[in-house]
Amino acid sequence: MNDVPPVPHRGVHNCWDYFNYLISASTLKSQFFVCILGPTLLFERYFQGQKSDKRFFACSACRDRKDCDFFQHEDEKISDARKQARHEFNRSKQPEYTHNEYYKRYQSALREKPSKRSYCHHCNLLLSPKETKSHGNHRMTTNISNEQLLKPSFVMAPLENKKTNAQYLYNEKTVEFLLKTIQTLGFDRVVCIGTPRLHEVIMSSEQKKLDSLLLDIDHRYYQFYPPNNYCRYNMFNHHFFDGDESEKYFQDFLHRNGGDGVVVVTDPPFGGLVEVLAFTIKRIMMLWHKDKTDVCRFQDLPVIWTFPYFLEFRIVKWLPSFHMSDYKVGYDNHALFQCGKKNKGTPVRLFTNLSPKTFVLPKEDGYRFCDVCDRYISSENVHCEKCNKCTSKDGRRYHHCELCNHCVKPGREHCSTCNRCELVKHRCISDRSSLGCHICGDLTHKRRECPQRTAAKPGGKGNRKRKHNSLASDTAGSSDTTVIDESFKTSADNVNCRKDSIESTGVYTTDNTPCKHRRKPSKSNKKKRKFHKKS
Ligand SMILES: C[S@@+](CC[C@H](N)C(=O)[O-])C[C@H]1O[C@@H](n2cnc3c(N)ncnc32)[C@H](O)[C@@H]1O
Ligand SMILES: [Zn+2]
Ligand SMILES: [Zn+2]
Ligand SMILES: [Zn+2]
Ligand SMILES: [Zn+2]
Ligand SMILES: [Zn+2]
Repeated sequence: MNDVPPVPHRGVHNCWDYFNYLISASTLKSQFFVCILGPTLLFERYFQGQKSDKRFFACSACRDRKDCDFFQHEDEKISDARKQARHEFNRSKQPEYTHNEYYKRYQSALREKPSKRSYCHHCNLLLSPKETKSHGNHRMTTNISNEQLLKPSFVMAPLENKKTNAQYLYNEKTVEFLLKTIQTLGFDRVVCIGTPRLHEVIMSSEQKKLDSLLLDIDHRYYQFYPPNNYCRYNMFNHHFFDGDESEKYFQDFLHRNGGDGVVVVTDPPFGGLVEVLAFTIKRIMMLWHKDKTDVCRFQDLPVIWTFPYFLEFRIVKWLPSFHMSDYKVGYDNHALFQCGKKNKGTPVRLFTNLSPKTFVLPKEDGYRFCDVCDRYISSENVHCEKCNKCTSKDGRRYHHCELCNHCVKPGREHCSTCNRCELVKHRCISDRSSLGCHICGDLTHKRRECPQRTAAKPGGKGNRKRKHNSLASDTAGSSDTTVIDESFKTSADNVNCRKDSIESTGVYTTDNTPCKHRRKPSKSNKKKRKFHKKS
């Protein structure tokens, strides 16, 4: 890990619009900033576009303080006793057994008849016949077939904690599509980051055409795969829970055959910060580039990243060699992420640096090739002569508006008051005074960003008053702008991303695509807003 450039200092805008982050190299260096999920990240709150005075460390992966409540101001002095207590606490929260001990359970289960095999959902354990009795009241799956043992995602209940772990599993069609693409493009192995279902299909295939290494935070997989096929891993901080030994399996896998033939397929939780995930992907790309073979020198590590279409702007901003494919990713256990329903269908797409021309989408599902765009597109997508591209993003047919001079979503019509296309039933800008600032009436900002508001300045009384648990509950001080540190761009250059496409801006405003991750206001915030309305 030493030769990987440190995580740069950078502020990133977060899509929940309530706080901003800054990631620090020091987080990876000091064991005292480690929580149960590895090194923490250094966060920074922004207020009216300016940094506030206090930066703090918090968990890289948990967005709910119930799951991990690590909190420490950057400059806080920690006593030795507290450091020790924290260390012990972190240890106590790790899985009960070692990877080898867990994996022995699988080997024993294989030797038993299916009728003697069971899995306890309460303890998350494969059980031997002797152990079963002591789990009497626990929810169990019994009579586990060989096929189920090979496909653990059909035995274990998916983790559905939306804030931390949301385990949405690809449906069969999507897995088949990914496999076909991987094989057609001639890859011989896959690094599956957070894609256990793809991994299990590869691992259980009789033809053994592909090899796979799963990197996932869910420790339950210890039982089903040996250390050379599964590493417990946190992709928000590139942390291998089982240290160097485990990381070596990953490195060997990545560099096998001089780096030739490997592809990364990832499907991180959608609540994850794009910037942090993009940084991890760049990091892995850089590791791969260290192989000085021709394969690694003249191209990038191929990656397929599953994420919602409305985050395209931010993904492509950080990974400019990536494009969004029209392929609609389907899931088994998410009602909204199904294809072909009456609603808009799944919003989840694949982002990849594989050439759009070679990323062939299945004809039988209506996808076709657009000669002008030089890529495969969905059946609803039509080429707009005026925009000179296939413009649909959300899987519906867009239409061109002459006045806006670009294509717009269906159901929108041009409104001369708003001077842009809007839903037919919308509130025109002139009726929207309540949407602007309650203090000065300006529509371009909210009360909290009003220059005339003096009560809470960065580092001022209003800010200091906030308790530290405001990490997850305070929207009042956040702004929409973010400073991107130069060092991130430097690391981007290192991974061979085209220099011309790397953003030169130091400050950016977020995309205006609707954010699906906005939190419900907490009770205290609701109260605050009521109070503001009255005043
Ligand atoms: C949205 S699911 C994707 C599952 C995938 N569609 C499949 O069917 O194989 C997210 C996956 O990432 C894993 N995960 C969640 N947080 C993670 C983290 N911080 N680092 C690595 N993996 C994580 C979850 O355990 C889960 O397997
Ligand atoms: Zn049990
Ligand atoms: Zn086109
Ligand atoms: Zn158009
Ligand atoms: Zn218009
Ligand atoms: Zn209007």
